[in-house]
Amino acid sequence: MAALTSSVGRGCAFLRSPQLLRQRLTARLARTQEPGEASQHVRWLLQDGDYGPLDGRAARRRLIADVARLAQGEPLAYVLGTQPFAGLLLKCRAPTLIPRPETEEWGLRVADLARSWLATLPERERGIRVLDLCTGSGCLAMLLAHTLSKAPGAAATRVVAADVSPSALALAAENMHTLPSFAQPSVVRADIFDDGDMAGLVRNGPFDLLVCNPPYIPARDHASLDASVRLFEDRLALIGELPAGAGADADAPDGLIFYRRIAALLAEGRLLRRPHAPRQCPSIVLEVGKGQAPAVQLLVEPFSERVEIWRDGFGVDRVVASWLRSDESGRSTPG
Ligand SMILES: C[S@@+](CC[C@H](N)C(=O)[O-])C[C@H]1O[C@@H](n2cnc3c(N)ncnc32)[C@H](O)[C@@H]1O
Repeated sequence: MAALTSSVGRGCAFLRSPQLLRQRLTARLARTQEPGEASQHVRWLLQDGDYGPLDGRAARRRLIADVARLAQGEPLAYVLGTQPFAGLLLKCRAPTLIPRPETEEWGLRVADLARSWLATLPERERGIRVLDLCTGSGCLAMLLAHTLSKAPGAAATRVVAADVSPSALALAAENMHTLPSFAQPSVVRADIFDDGDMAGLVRNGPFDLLVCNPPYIPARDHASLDASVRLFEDRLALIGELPAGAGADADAPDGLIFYRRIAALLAEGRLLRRPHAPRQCPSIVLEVGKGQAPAVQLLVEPFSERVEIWRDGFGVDRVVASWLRSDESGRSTPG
């Protein structure tokens, strides 16, 4: 960093030549990144970074400091403070999880299915209740709220975004404010493992659609994650096991504890409204880690009319989608 500051700061040549500045920054970054990645990162910084004209010392200093952060492995989204997601520009801040393209892919699919489903409902049933559990930045809740705000029944549709992490909740609330007020999801603190919190979520009635991208990485795999993930993103957002000493998971360190909890909540039957007619949109959409889909499918199957596994763009089984069993009693008892 010191060498870069002095060489970039030194010369008026850099002020006169953005091309030279770009070359020097790219060369600096290429000491820790592949050359192609370094040049792409510098291009994105210059394109999306909020530096203003680079002929001022302050702007250059900030740009150089940002390149140094990237050189230390910090993800671009944290350095820029934003991440595009399904046409929205989300604020991003460490340690809240950066929304991933895989999540964006299935989020768009669900939003589309939900919108088409709403259009088929009789007018009086069009408002639906959507829950995004483990919302993080609020990306999925925002995508659904934004899409459904243009669908039939928008005025009566409610989206709730829940998380336990104070930093995630603060970021999600900031993100929600970028939507028009009528489309803003409510952001609620809820620990999925706390019965009282979960009862609070359904105080206004059960939900019609649950989306959830829970932490699902087994604790033993944390050490082998990419450094940019391991060092900057919240462990609480990644590891699908309770902390050591919290008991429960010692004999099943497979990263599936959130799915087991969701299955237990389904068994209680208060979280989701059972459909009384076939619908195109699933009731439950869960992102899963590599190799976890069959186990998660088994967990939701007892409550489901139908379960589908969706692949992501890399060909990995990424989502378990369940169409809840309809039930005259309205409770989600296993079939
Ligand atoms: C994998 S991140 C998903 C974030 C976001 N939905 C996304 O797709 O980018 C998981 C989220 O679960 C939250 N979380 C962890 N433990 C939780 C708990 N016990 N109850 C509720 N949320 C929890 C974390 O704070 C984190 O924001």
